[in-house]
Amino acid sequence: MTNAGNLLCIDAGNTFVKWCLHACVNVRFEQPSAFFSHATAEFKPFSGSLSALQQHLAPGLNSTHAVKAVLLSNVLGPDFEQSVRSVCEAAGVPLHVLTVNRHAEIQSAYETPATLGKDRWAACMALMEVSQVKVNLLVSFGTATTLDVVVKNTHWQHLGGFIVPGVETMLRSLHLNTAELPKVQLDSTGTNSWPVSTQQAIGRGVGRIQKAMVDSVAAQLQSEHGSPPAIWLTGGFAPAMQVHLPQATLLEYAVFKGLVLDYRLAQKGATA
Ligand SMILES: Nc1ncnc2c1ncn2[C@@H]1O[C@H](COP(=O)(O)OP(=O)(O)O)[C@@H](O)[C@H]1O
Ligand SMILES: CC(C)(COP(=O)(O)O)[C@@H](O)C(=O)NCCC(=O)O
Repeated sequence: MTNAGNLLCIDAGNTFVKWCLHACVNVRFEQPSAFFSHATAEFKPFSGSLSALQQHLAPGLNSTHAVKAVLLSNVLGPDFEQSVRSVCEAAGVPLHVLTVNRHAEIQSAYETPATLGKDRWAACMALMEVSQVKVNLLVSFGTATTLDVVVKNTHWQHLGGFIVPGVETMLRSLHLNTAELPKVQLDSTGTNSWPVSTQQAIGRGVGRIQKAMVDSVAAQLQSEHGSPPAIWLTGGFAPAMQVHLPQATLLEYAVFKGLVLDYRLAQKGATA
């Protein structure tokens, strides 16, 4: 089996479908060699997403990019996965779908592992590759904000995690469910002064509640383990939220990193 060729990695999230090329199959993912993003709304309804995928994705699968495999993290359901599969079949490129608990190196305690969000799992795998510490809190600021606890004992374990409304979801919900509240942007100034306008009240309030959730889980981990966890941030709002969480580290492209690691481990297992 040749190792030449690109991996086309897809992170299908609820607000954006992101994809990129990773040039070296046997090398860990650092930065994408090409990155694309389209609003998820463009692919709706997912049962009819084939033509949109053909339009946006199929050009990346043409022979000039020498794509060896397509790697998929999908939280948009089976119809979307089926459309991706059809595009791959038409291009003659194998599809590798992320599977939770595929590798002994990291296992999730989720009662039904298949129901854990694939993007959450991919990010946990990415964390396993970079973290040097035992207790980790991985926060993804996407459409939802997810907070996952990942610890290292004899092997890596995902102990579980929380799902709460994401930054934009909170901001939009306040606007849509009230008569007079405007649609506001997240306030990323990190100021401690009291909000004295509606814009400030919402923009700072949402940042503060998101930070409070992270602080609350981190405090529980500190009391259980005796030292603070390493906090890792990913997702579209991670750079903006880092202002509120200066002790945290950005884990960029976490889903892509996890996808490539999952694929590499699967290939290693297949050839062992
Ligand atoms: N550069 C950015 N700065 C601030 N917010 C961003 C940025 N990029 C994306 N976002 C916001 O992050 C959210 C999408 O993040 P993403 O992780 O792609 O979510 P999902 O995986 O749920 O589609 C959107 O609400 C978007 O407005
Ligand atoms: C929690 C999520 C909606 C987050 O998705 P995102 O905000 O990244 O689009 C997604 O990971 C998901 O659909 N999870 C399945 C349920 C679970 O993880 O338990």
